[in-house]
Amino acid sequence: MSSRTKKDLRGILVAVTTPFTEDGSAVDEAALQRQVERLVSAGVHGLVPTGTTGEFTTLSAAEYRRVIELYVKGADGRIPVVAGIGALSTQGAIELSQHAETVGADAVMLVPPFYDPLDFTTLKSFLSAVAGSISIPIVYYNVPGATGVKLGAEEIAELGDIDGIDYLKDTSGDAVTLADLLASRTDRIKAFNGWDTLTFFGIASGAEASVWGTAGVVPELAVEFWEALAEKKDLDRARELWKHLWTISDFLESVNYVAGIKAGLELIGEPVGPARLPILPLPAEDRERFAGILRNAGVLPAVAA
Ligand SMILES: N[C@@H](CC=O)C(=O)O
Repeated sequence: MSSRTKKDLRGILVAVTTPFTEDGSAVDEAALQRQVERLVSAGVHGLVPTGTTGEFTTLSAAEYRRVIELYVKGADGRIPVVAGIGALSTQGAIELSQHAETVGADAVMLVPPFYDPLDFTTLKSFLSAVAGSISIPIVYYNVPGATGVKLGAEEIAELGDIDGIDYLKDTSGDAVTLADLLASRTDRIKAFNGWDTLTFFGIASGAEASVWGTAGVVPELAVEFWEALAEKKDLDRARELWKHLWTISDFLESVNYVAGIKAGLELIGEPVGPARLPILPLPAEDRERFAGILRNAGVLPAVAA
């Protein structure tokens, strides 16, 4: 692996939302800027806009570019920004990636075209074409549930042999593949965890980072957890924090993820508007359950008896 990385991609990389106005018709730029400041102040190590959590599939072409631009401008070099890139064609992915590089993104997180699942040869050709069109590093976004592209550890390592494919974000939910990569193939590709409930496992196994939507709701908890587990090697503290982070992550994986994250931000007083259709708002009973979980974690004040 020859690395293009100039800025360290390590730690808690928050998969951030795209804030929308109340009726969902436009990007709420002021709310977006507030999110950036809140997350930077909480000490997170990077931002990943326009991924799954960022609802990239619902953005118009102009909004897509604008959201990346706003996150890069907002972060203002304080922490790296990894732009999520997803398109149905190679040319579409190239144009978005080139734009992300031009506006100053530090890397792109690239999902393969997801309507017609690519075979391995086609996938490599797609990745080589995008990687050849930019000079910033690429995080390969492995999300077989969405793309139909299911890869083993050796195939993922082979992607790392393509110039520019420096990282993997693993959202397969397959702990064995992630463990195999982290144990024996990090010389070919660096792996990030991207499946919320596997975050403890991923970081303890040596993942360089966690691309984590949950961390956008509870950034202080997530950063302290990273410090305890990855830096101070304080297993007791990491386990204490994980009990809460697990419960929150498990809840979010059990409902519509984006609706859950947006409801959580509203509950803590940091609203970013609704998710766009077809995603529906979180049902009232789930919202209540989430409020209880956040109270238990000390993120929301306890209800007076
Ligand atoms: N896969 C998600 C993050 C998971 O927590 C994303 O890309 O938004």
